[in-house]
Amino acid sequence: MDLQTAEIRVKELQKLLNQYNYEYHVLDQPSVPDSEYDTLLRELNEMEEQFPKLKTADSPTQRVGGEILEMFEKVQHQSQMLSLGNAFNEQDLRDFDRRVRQSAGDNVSYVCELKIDGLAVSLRYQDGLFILGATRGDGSTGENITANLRTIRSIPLRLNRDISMEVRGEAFMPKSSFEALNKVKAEKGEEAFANPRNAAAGSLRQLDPRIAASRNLDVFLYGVSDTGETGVQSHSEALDLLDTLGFKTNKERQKCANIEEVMTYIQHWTNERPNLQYDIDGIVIKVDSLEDQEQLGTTAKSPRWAIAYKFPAEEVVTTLIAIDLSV
Ligand SMILES: NC(=O)c1cc2c(=O)c3cc(F)ccc3oc2nc1N
Repeated sequence: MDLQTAEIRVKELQKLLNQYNYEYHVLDQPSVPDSEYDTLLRELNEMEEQFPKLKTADSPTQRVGGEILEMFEKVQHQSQMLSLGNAFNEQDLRDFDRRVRQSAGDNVSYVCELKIDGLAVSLRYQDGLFILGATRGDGSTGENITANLRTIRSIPLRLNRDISMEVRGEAFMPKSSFEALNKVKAEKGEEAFANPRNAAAGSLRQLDPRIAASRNLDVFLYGVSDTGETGVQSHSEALDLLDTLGFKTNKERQKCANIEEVMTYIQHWTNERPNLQYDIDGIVIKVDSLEDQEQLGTTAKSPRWAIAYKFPAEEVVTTLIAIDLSV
């Protein structure tokens, strides 16, 4: 086969496989069986080996890098990755709502999101290509974990538009992957991870991307750090934009016209929490209008336009058994 014919077939395979990957990992609606995906991936691998110049950074064969890093480089965030202030009860939420309405007026509306219990990450795209992934770190400086984030199948290596932007989200380990991983660790006599959040953090901190690739991590994107050139006016529009660009966002989000609807949403998900495929440690409430967000601004470490309602810590019942050793 000559280079030109190969180039056409390779581009067709890359397009197909990226589409199938999107359907499976982002939409959770695969249109072909795994066997078809694997056959096409094998064909693409063989062709890229035969014609190395056709192997591009966004090829589905390039998700798991080969070399083991010495350490993680530091990354300066273009804009601060702030942390959320916490609310622990209804009064805290009503205080938040009052402060917001004092500044943004009474017709402010909110977006509620599940608070995924994982690791905050920032993804930078240049002309549609995923070029840099980083942890939050201290908010200004994070760690470059691009190689590990590339292994997460729901993170697009190339967007369906050549847009340059930075998006924020939460990398996490689904409960099923966590249980499977701890089972393997127990069989190997290794110490188990305490919870999926620690397991996700531990996996993303591996210097060998092949280990991260084996951990079945996932991600939900929840923000665009610079909506400037996108023209969106609200947080909910920003999330819809993320959907259209091929990102995975959490579909349980809901617009709430007032704090009463926020309370109803919180009650619903407090009950539904055990049925989720992933851990959540609360609910995030955000002012929807970006103009109102701008007006409310931020403190040195947290936005004034968002708050995290934290679920009460699950009381762990430990029954102490007294064993009478004197007998
Ligand atoms: N864990 C989460 O599911 C989650 C976390 C954050 C943040 O940490 C966060 C931090 C900010 F400074 C601003 C907005 C945010 O929105 C967020 N939204 C979410 N859904």
